Amino acid sequence: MVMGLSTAYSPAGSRLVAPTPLAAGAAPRRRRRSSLRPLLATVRCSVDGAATVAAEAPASRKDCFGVFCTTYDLKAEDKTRSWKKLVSIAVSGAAGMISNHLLFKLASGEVFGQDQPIALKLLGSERSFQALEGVAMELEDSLYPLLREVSIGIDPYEVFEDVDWALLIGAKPRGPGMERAALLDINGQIFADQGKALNTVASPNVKVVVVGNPCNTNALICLKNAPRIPAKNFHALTRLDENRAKCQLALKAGVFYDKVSNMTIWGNHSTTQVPDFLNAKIDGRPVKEVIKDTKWLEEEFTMTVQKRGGVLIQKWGRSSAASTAVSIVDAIRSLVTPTPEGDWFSSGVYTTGNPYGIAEDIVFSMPCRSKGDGDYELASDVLMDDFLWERIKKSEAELLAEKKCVAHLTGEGNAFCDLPEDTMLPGEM
Ligand SMILES: NC(=O)C1=CN([C@@H]2O[C@H](COP(=O)(O)OP(=O)(O)OC[C@H]3O[C@@H](n4cnc5c(N)ncnc54)[C@H](OP(=O)(O)O)[C@@H]3O)[C@@H](O)[C@H]2O)C=CC1
Ligand SMILES: O=C([O-])CC(=O)C(=O)O
Repeated sequence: MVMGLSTAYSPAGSRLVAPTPLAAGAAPRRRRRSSLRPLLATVRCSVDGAATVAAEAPASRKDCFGVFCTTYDLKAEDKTRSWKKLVSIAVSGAAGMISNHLLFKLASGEVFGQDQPIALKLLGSERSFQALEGVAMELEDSLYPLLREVSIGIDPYEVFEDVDWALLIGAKPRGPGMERAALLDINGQIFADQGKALNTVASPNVKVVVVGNPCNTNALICLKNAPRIPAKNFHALTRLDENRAKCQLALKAGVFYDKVSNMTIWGNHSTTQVPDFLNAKIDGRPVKEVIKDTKWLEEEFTMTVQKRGGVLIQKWGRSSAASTAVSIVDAIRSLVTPTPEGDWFSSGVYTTGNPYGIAEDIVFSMPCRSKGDGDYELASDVLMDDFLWERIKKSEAELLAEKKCVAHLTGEGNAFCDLPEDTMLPGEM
């Protein structure tokens, strides 16, 4: 019997890898891509494993790339296996540097688990389309057993269809002499459009991680343009900042960094961000008990974390890509696995209803805990002192000013852009 399956195909030996079965006789998922790569061929394997290649009408299956267009029969033993439902992940800026690390981590199973098949839907632009094909070819050649579908496209309304996760990485980098207000406007437009597309075609409970800078305000724009999706589902990536802070504390205390817990980054992913050494712990003890040098904590530690991205750019000549990809993995894993007892993680999330007194209706990094179901709650057992609160207010003021700059993109009237000072992304100092 031949069943329609979406799967990876390895011609050598006709390896049949963990297919995602369609119910017998069921029609394949709706496919109506026009800007996606045309179908190359369909490969069908019979029960005894002999492959036959048959040309298939391109109109019927366009949203797949190369080998990911193959169709399989089940081997007898696979018929009795049950596989988790496919998780569909859209990645924008998929031909960029961060994605070049991230996509292979997603495909390897290290993010969603070794028993979780995934589909990758890569969003690029006309400018990056060829590079996107190159990325998809490398994914083909990697023979990842859990990677069942890969598609590429330039229209977010097509690429985001039915996705469970949207990792929004693509954004214009701030060029020399460009005002932050201009960057907010150009990138804000991208995230307004992508928010509308998610609102229209994504899974209603899609989780959205905004990485493209300025990520907090981009996330706010995105969620405002996607009223069908719970605002709680939108995250701005501040996990890289958390990881950087943990590394600095471990270094100073002379411990391995897995000993550092409860590390919060408060606020904006910018140089006003607040790495919180009041609540962080080393080996279960308050940081201030272990590192008694308060001046170092208030000055050097704080500044090192705030400006780490910029120092790295000076060394590398480009911004953090591998460590950002790692932090995206950490951020997703923190939502799909239960938070260790007593610990928490940082994410830039929607402030409305927050218990700390931070202004409502912005996206602000705060301490979160998850049961592993993709959702999170804000931690309530946090300490606050004047030093911490004063700095939180500064980052809050920056985000409120950024919000005014993008009012035309959030449906809140005319934009009025008067940033208190021309604050920097971590990579810009
Ligand atoms: N939150 C965080 O912790 C971090 C965030 N970042 C941010 O992540 C984003 C991506 O970084 P990275 O992958 O290194 O960057 P790259 O320059 O390698 O890739 C960025 C991608 O953005 C897309 N893009 C969208 N619009 C434009 C535009 N108008 N002009 C140029 N490119 C555009 C391009 O893809 P295409 O043509 O396909 O659209 C490009 O491939 C940046 O905004 C960066 O500042 C970086 C590090 C940490
Ligand atoms: O400014 C950038 O693109 C880099 C950045 O966000 C960081 O390193 O944290």
